[in-house]
Amino acid sequence: MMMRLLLQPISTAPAKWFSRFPCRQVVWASMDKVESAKRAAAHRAVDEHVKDSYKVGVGSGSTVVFAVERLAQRAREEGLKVVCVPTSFQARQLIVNNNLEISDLEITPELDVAIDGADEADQQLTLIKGGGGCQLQEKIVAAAAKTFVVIADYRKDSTVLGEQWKKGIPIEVVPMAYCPVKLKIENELGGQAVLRQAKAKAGPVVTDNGNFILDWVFDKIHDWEKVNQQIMMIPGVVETGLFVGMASTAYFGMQDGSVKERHV
Ligand SMILES: O=C[C@H](O)[C@H](O)[C@H](O)COP(=O)(O)O
Repeated sequence: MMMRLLLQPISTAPAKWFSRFPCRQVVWASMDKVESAKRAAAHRAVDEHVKDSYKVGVGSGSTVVFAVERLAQRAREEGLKVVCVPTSFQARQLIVNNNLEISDLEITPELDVAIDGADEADQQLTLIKGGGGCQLQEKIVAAAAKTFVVIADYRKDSTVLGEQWKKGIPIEVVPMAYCPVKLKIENELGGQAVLRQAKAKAGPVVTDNGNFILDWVFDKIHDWEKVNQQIMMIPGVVETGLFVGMASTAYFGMQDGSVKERHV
């Protein structure tokens, strides 16, 4: 009964039940706003950046779900034909389940556009990505695209990195190297690099590529391009979730239903 009530949209859930739990009502309404913001940003990005016959890199995460939804809608309604290259197992499933044409970088090494979410974006569109552990393939796919477009809700829009996103910068590492990499990062750059633990499995998160993730919680603002290069030089580091100078446009879905654009 409780589960059924939680799954009902606010408009159809019995008002009597919600009035007994007023804070639940507030949480529900703000979750609804976030989801609408994600959808608005994703739909706008697809409408403005995807044309017929385009080769599209499909990012990962919860916002990208709405981008694929819009691609599928346009395929049904206008006969839009696109070839999609996924950035994760999740993205692959989204593409397949929405009956879109799937490819990979061996067959389709050059993409017209890549559309992806972000955990945080600053004013220069330097990004933190990898909250869902997909940063490696996401960066490869974004680098193969002529244009890299970010879609996010208002919570991801920051002046400087770390303002909103407190979970640190994901760093994908070869499992046997995670201890020396952790020590090097903490000694050279400060902060704390924490091995990401799985939620429904004992032990660490294992990425789609069989690696571990260190979440580096930094303690000051850095020159991100320099820091990214420095971390990439540590043996055992496969990739970071710092995307510097890659995105040219971002769409942020706002609380009032509008979409804010940023171009660099
Ligand atoms: O690893 C995950 C990706 O980098 C996501 O694009 C990022 O975490 C944003 O995800 P979401 O759209 O769920 O906020």
